[in-house]
Amino acid sequence: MAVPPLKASSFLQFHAIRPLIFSISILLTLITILEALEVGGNGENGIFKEILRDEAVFRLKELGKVSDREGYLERTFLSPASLRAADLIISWMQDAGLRTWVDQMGNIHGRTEAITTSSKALIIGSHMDTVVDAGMYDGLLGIISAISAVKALKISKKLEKLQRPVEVIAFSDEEGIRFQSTFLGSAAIAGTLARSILQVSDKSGFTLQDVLKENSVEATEEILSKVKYNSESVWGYVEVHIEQGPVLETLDYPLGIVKGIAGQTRLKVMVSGTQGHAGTVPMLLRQDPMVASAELIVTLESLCKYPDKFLTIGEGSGILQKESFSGLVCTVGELSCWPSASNVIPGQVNFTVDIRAMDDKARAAIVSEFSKQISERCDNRLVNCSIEHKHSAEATHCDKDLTSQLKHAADSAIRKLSTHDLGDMPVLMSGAGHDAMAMSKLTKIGMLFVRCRGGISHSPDEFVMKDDVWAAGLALVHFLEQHVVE
Ligand SMILES: NC(=O)NC(NC(N)=O)C(=O)[O-]
Ligand SMILES: [Mn+2]
Ligand SMILES: [Mn+2]
Repeated sequence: MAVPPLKASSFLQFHAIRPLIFSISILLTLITILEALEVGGNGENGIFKEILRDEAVFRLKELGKVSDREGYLERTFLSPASLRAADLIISWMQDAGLRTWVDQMGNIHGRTEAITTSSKALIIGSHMDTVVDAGMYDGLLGIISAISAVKALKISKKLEKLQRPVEVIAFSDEEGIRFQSTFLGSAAIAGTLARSILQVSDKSGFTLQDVLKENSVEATEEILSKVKYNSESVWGYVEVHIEQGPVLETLDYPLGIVKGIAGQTRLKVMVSGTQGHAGTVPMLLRQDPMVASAELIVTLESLCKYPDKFLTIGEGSGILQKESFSGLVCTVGELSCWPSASNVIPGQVNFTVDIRAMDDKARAAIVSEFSKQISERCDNRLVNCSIEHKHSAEATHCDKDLTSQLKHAADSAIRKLSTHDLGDMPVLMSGAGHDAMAMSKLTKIGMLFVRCRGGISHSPDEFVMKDDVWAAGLALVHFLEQHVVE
């Protein structure tokens, strides 16, 4: 449809108010320049409020709306929403002056080179996938803060003075929701993916190879090996992540240093019995997998609450000490049954098990004891039980030197933004897993935690105050500036 030409009257009106329009546009330009100066902050006000806080929060909210589901946030490995989110992340990486590409495992890379090409790269990243009914900060805060920090360096003309390449990576799958085999993206880069991973299938029966093929990646072991980075080309890995716990809020501190990450085991327990009529099979003749599963789940809870009731714990060589079980947590997050009808004794019940501990030997002892309990209790109930080991990651310790550099940067960021002395920065262990666990197989790692309200995570109630988003971004700016040659 042709656009009707301006009518004479409105054209004249336009001319009458033209001086006003001109002065408004001058004023707006001035404001933008002043904001850019404020944002650029080359002087003492190098705090980049508009970029590290306002724009970062805006982008987090934007990504928080990109979901595969109506009404709640879910964005799993290479799903349609993940592809839409990738477009946004790529555009923001390019806005920050980064060269971007997507690798064969769906990881998004944004890289800027150094003044000396031979240097080893500093990688900063986190994951772009989410759990089901997720919060908008888990994973994404680490990606957005990294991009914003690079943008701040670009504005302050320091990006071209880096002594080492800096690469931001948005990993495609950390939560492992789709294939129950977490760290798909970061493990591919670290080169630790199991060969069999391509044949793992999701709930719809699609294998990882099918899903990659659907995204025009002919995934073979040989092609996946191209995703792997050479450890000689990487200086270190840093990840900013929400704490997902209450410690920083309790201590009223915006940031915290991560000392290490708990090891984790994921199992799938399959219980099969005799399917039957709810009204006619006498209780004593039932081989009911639902009740067997209930008993196993309650047993798992007792084992993880009171391990000393099941295991020999205490003094003496070869005996696990009580403190080895610190941070021990066990969760059954998924349960499915067949045929799932109210008047049918199920024939099959499957449930997931997530076991974590700071000490790998303690975790192994719990896994072994639970396997024993499963075998005994299923025999007693005349049901068949089997266990599939889906995932295991060792407890991981952060590199001391990298961590102290990261702490120094975070301390200086907090001093810039806080009106009073907050005291020493808290040092925490992480019960949650992170891509840093996978990346620790490739290079040294450091992690920075950000306070989140109530310690809530894996929930739509997950929340980070915008000034804490700001502090996280500024900490990364100060950390990157440690790698700038003045
Ligand atoms: N930061 C996380 O939420 N990570 C989650 N994902 C893995 N892989 O651990 C988890 O369950 O802890
Ligand atoms: Mn998570
Ligand atoms: Mn996470």
